[in-house]
Amino acid sequence: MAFRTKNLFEKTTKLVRSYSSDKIYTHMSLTLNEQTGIATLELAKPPVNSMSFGFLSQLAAAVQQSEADKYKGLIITSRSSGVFSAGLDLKELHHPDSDRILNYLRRLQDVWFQLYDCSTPTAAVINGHSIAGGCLLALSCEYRVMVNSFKIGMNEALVGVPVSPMFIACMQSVIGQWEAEKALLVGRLFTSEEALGVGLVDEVVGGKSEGVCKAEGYLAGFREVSARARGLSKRYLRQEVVRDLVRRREEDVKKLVEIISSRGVQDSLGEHLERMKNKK
Ligand SMILES: CCCCCCCC/C=C\CC(=O)SCCNC(=O)CCNC(=O)[C@H](O)C(C)(C)COP(=O)(O)OP(=O)(O)OC[C@H]1O[C@@H](n2cnc3c(N)ncnc32)[C@H](O)[C@@H]1OP(=O)(O)O
Repeated sequence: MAFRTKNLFEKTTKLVRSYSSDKIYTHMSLTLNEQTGIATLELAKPPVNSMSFGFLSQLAAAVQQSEADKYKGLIITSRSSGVFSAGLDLKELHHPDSDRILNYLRRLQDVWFQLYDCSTPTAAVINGHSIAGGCLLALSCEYRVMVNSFKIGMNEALVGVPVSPMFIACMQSVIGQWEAEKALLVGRLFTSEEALGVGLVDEVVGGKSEGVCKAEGYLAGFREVSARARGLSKRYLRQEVVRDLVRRREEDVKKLVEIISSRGVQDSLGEHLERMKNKK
């Protein structure tokens, strides 16, 4: 089989240019299988694929590339065997500079809109823990295959930060209002098997390669379908969620900056970081 690894920033697009101050394509790789037209985006920011400013920029570029180059599908997975993504980089949220946090959250919104609203068929192979922002990333894809014995969910309640509307909308759209409410209000992390039970993931498998095969199977299901019709249908299906969040995006960001910067949330974040340091 012919594989080609793409330099994510081979093609400098407007969006990439506007994000270009970061050293990009160091945190992930995008590999196109030229036979199938399906690309694999492998997250590779050790140790836990935390979503720093630079990480989000690269993610944006990769999604944009998959759209521009009309890939037949995009699989998102992790190079780490234990962590898909630990979510937002807690260091970006703790004692933030006011301009940086504003821009960081805007960038997160941009990436999410791009991925959630992209016409490219998407699937996540969750081959490790997938926490908060990591869960959002997986939920923004169309199909989720999870390797057994890991945890997935949004633990904001345990970290001491509110779950943002974008995260809520995504969780609700996949598992429904009641299951989302039960999970989000306590920051529940589901095992792979529990996640399958509530529909948070579509399949549970024994390992990454099996997961990739399942994801390819899902994406291959669109071979006979008009890409244009499929892309438009996806957009229509998702437009209500997108419209609402686009309408309120600036209001949400400003409110979240205010909340994140508050003394109480900063104290909770500090304690959470301390707990992680002390667990060793
Ligand atoms: C308007 C738009 C929306 C705005 C939303 C705003 C509000 C957002 C709020 C929340 C969203 C988030 O995503 S917050 C992040 C929540 N994530 C977590 O709490 C995960 C914490 N991490 C873990 O539970 C574990 O690390 C793990 C299960 C993912 C992996 O465990 P493992 O044992 O393999 O690894 P370690 O715990 O030893 O960690 C290794 C190393 O990584 C550091 N680390 C872990 N997670 C993060 C993180 N999210 N950000 C930064 N750094 C992280 C950890 O401290 C260790 O560092 P050291 O080796 O230096 O000790």
